[in-house]
Amino acid sequence: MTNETKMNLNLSDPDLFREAMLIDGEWVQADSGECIEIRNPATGELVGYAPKAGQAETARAIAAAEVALKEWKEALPKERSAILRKLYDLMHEHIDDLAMILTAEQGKTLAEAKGEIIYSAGFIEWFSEEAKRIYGDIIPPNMAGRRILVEKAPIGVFAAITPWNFPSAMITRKAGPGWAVGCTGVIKPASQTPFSAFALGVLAERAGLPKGVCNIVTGSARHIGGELTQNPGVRKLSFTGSTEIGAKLLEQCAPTIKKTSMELGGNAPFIVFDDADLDAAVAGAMAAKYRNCGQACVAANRVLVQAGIYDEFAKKLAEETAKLKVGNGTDPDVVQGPLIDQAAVDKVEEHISDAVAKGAKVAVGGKQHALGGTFFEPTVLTDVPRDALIFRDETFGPVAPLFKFETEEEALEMANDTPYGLAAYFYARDIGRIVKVYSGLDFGIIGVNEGFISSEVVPFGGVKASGLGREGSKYGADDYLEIKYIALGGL
Ligand SMILES: NC(=O)C1=CN([C@@H]2O[C@H](COP(=O)(O)OP(=O)(O)OC[C@H]3O[C@@H](n4cnc5c(N)ncnc54)[C@H](OP(=O)(O)O)[C@@H]3O)[C@@H](O)[C@H]2O)C=CC1
Ligand SMILES: O=C(O)CCCC(=O)O
Repeated sequence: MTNETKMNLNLSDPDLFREAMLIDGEWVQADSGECIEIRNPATGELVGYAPKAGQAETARAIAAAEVALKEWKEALPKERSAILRKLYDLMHEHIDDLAMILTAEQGKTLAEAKGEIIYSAGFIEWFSEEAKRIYGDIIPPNMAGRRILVEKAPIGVFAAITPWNFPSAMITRKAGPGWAVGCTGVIKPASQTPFSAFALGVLAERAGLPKGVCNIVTGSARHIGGELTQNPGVRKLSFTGSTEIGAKLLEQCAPTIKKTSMELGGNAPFIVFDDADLDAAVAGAMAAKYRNCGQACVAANRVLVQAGIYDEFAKKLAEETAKLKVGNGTDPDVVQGPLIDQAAVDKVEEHISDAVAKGAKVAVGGKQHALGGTFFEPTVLTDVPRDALIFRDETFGPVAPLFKFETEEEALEMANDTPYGLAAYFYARDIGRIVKVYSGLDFGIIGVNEGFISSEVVPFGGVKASGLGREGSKYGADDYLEIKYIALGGL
């Protein structure tokens, strides 16, 4: 820690801003006293410090969750439901402060940050309602004098490892169903965005979540992740982040046979057919590409456009992209904040220079923004060849690369030519084409004439290298439940 002045967040409720971990109902520092420094990606200002914890603190958090589990899983569903509903209400009551904390640590605009808090609270509300509807089954018996019952029981302690791009919603999408069905958990937010997690912890306490139900640890990802994956007390791991780390965590979970949910990388195609409503397609592409500056696993990564409308679509998309105002997310006119860090800028630059070296043209943008730092010009590339790196790799930045295709078959072949399978989008009007294309797309989420597909009511998740399991919706609780079958004999 230094004497540097921290940025003034001007919170109405300054108590929401904590620089401590929540373990067993206590707000604590790392055993070593060490901290991680968190800076505002827009200004470089110091936002604050998060404890740099490791294995020992994580083991204590897991132990606390195991103790709390005994009572929490026995609480009446409607009691758990009421607490979660209270948390939802508190999130809305404090939306301005929560959004300010989120923007300060992550960079997205305040409008997007508020949108994320609404989205995030939505998971809490949704699962507060689901809590009361975790039904079992009665199966007609296969023998005389027997009844067969099926109950759904909470799996136990869950671990949630979450990324920096949606610092609030990725936590509630995991903890919401976990808490609702009677599990307790340990949350490890990304090191770049711990304060949204801590603020949620404050509100969870105020809502009445008993101590040990919500534990939050920050610090060394390797040591915390090591303990969360090898400790037999953790029965489920839910992770959102890169495919590389997801694969590593799966491997680490194998010896203790944990149930896992993995929400990993994407390489979303956004296909525009020649019968599409062009203006709607452009609006959809803007939403699917530039939300959170393209830093989303469902962001359109490859824009595939049919030859007959290619030039017109490219012109319109470039015109709309040129209008996007870049700057500090606290400025109400700004619609694109900074990228999260220099590594993100380097990756975007690498993708652009590789495509240009292979023959692509820059229609708009293409370089770091004059504001400096990690601000980047929203970019449209045309005539991108298929051997460009950007066709294979998730850019996670504000670059829309346009590829040309001739036929439906070619579009489907190009779209599916990726190890990933999270989200895909397409615009068309012919109903036969629509059914054929959504049936042929090998992805978990498909937006048809829609560029925005996220919500608490839908099953979010991917296939292939994009992961395992679904989050949100009525399916989102399944991964936190075990099925227990009871053969009731001798009747
Ligand atoms: N599917 C998605 O939504 C996301 C995809 N990505 C993709 O991944 C790329 C890299 O982003 P990055 O932030 O580095 O993503 P990571 O996968 O590295 O990080 C996501 C989370 O995993 C944690 N983590 C990292 N290493 C380990 C480990 N060995 N054991 C346990 N936990 C670990 C991180 O902690 P810590 O922050 O402390 O390192 C963070 O909480 C992006 O450019 C993007 O392509 C990134 C974020 C989200
Ligand atoms: O990037 C992610 O992993 C989360 C996507 C946010 C969403 O749309 O739910």
